[in-house]
Amino acid sequence: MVLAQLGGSISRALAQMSNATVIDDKAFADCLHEIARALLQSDVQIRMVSDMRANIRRAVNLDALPAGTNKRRIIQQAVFAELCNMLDPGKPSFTPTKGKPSVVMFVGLQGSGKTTTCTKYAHYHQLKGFKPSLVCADTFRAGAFDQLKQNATKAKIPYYGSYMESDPVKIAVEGVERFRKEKSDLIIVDTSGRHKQEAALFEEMRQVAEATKPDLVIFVMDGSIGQAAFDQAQAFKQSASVGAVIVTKLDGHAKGGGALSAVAATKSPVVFIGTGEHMQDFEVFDVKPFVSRLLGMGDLSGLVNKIKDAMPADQQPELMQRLIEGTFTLRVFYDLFQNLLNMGPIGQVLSMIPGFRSELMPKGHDKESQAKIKRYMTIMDSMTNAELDSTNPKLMSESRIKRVARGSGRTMKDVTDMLEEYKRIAKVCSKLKKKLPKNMDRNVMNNKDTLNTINNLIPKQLLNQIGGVNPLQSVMKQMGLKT
Ligand SMILES: Nc1nc2c(ncn2[C@@H]2O[C@H](COP(=O)(O)OP(=O)(O)OP(=O)(O)O)[C@@H](O)[C@H]2O)c(=O)[nH]1
Repeated sequence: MVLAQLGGSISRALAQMSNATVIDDKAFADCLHEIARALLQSDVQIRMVSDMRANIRRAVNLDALPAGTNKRRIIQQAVFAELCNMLDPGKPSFTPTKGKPSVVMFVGLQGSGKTTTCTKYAHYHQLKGFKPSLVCADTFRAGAFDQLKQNATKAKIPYYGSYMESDPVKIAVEGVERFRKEKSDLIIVDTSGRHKQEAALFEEMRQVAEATKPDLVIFVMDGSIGQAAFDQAQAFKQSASVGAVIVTKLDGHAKGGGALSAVAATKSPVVFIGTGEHMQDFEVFDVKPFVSRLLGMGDLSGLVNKIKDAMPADQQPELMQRLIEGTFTLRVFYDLFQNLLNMGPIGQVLSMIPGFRSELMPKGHDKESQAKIKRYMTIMDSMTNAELDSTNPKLMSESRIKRVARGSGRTMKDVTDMLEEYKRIAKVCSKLKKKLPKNMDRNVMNNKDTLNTINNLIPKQLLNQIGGVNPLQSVMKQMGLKT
């Protein structure tokens, strides 16, 4: 996935700077130059990139920093904050509430992925306990109803449409009425597209909206159009009172960064992104966790939710505790993989782990990612208990690596790669551990002040990196601790 490449390039620029003996103005400028290049390659607008560069320069005054300050951390934070700034339109959109009927209307150009996205959106909410339904008011494209019917049947979602009726307004009204009666709490109306923005399309959208009074109009946009996203999003926003945007096809082209930043520049909240043709290739778009994952900083809150959804409840507390407390041995690494294999799209889950570089497990390459995990696990199967439980990073000497490689039928490089990946994640987890109270156990944490204590102990930047105090709160709840 190209966005992962963007994240990888930015992370590499930051890492290269950290490797410099002294972080001086030159190292800082080189790093900014590399970051700007990566953003431009992802088709982010030149002006936005230069603004971002200037803002980071302003935020970081190397000369004014007291001796001993972690300059790398400060620079990384400024980059993080600016990327968030660039992608955050600053206002949330309407979100449907379970049990309360809402109508959500989808609009967009032909081929943008509107029909596919309607079903993904319905399916996503179905998993969250909603009773969604789909209405096909696209009478423009022959075959649109069949496509929706097929998708809806696959996802077991009730649908409404007609092969005979040519008036989209009539179908939309009938469908919405029917599903209101059936107590659907999320009625999704798919409308016609056109090849380009044209008056007839906007007029039809206006009429369907007037007749069905949607609580939210979602504009679906093909992410491969890069910077042109700005004009398109702006035009739809003005003509159809668009309340939210879903950017699709962010899985295989060069312009993902451009499309996302351009949409954000129209001050329209992006609510989800489409990352493939399948139902599960759909992600909530939340700026901070997204940027965290982009930069390989992880998304603990997302991970906690994934684990909650996928793992038997009695196993959650133990794994979460081991993760958050940072006793991150190779055995924990192994157990984590074993659990991850049960959790659906691997790349998506892995990118939520702090320290995991998303480019190692690119989106849309789940088979490869799975194979890689299995390879790592086979390698670890050839290790001794002492090696798996060791906390000594130097234990894996060349002769041990050679033995493990022979035992697992892999090359020494495969073993070293696995160990490198393990070390990177262990390092991030141990950073988290250092910031938590030493005597943090269930009893100590079992009081209301603990969250405040943690909040005060963890530096603001680090807290931002892990998505604020909420993920910690979730982790504590997962562990069965009151907060
Ligand atoms: N790779 C990729 N393909 C997608 C994504 N979303 C949709 N598609 C594909 O894009 C094509 C067009 O999607 P549709 O859902 O038919 O588009 P539409 O906007 O409803 O088209 P009209 O009904 O003609 O307006 C289909 O082949 C989808 O499988 C995505 O996130 N990634």
